[in-house]
Amino acid sequence: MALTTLPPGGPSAARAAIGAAVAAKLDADPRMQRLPSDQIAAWRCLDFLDHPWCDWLIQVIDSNRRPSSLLSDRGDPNNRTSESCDMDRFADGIRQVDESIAALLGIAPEYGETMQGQRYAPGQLFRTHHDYFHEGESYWPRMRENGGQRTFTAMVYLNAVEEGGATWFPQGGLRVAPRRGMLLAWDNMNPDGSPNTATLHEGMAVVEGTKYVVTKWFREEPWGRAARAAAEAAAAAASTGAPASAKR
Ligand SMILES: O=C(O)CCC(=O)C(=O)O
Ligand SMILES: [Fe+2]
Repeated sequence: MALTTLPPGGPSAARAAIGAAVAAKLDADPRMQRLPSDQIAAWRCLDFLDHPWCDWLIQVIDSNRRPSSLLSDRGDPNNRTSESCDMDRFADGIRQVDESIAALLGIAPEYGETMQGQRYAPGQLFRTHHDYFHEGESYWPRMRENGGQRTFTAMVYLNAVEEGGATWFPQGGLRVAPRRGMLLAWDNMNPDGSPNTATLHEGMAVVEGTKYVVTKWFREEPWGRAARAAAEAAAAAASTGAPASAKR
């Protein structure tokens, strides 16, 4: 059977519970607006990040950018022509933004991957893809061991783009144009916790201007160095009786 015909993954009670909890939190938050789609649970927050923070993050991206990468076994480098910047979540400034996104969604920060900055010059794009992991691909065992499946995606647009650069969900019927400081979040899973194929999306080509965004992907379990640090702090606190937060 061809790889493309395999389902991307099955249902999961844990992912379903995350989806329901985050949806309830975002629906109750007056800063959030749910976007009109029958296929995708997606929200926006028009003024999430103040403009000085946007400018500062643009500078961070500009001084640390490298060509963007793809995970897929079938990846074509032309599918993602932007540049990316991994952000150190423990660095001053980055940590505040990172944690404020996690707090908005109500997900513990250690479930989030390192925030990534993206820069698109004219002509650059990120062709249609899913943010969730296809559980039939060779990278999946590595991902499953470290945080598991991606649940929510949150993006913040750091500037307005003269022309182009929208985030487009062809099956979800959504097209979101960049707007400075706006956050977009969506659940990559269905209500039963299986990957939602209708979350297929594209970072459309920039026509004029330069597009800057930060993206944060949340996992179904704690991820990476943050997860290890939290586990070590908890273990150390348990051995001394001190509160975990005082150990760092
Ligand atoms: O830049 C965009 O509009 C989309 C980015 C995206 O899909 C991603 O980084 O996963
Ligand atoms: Fe994406």
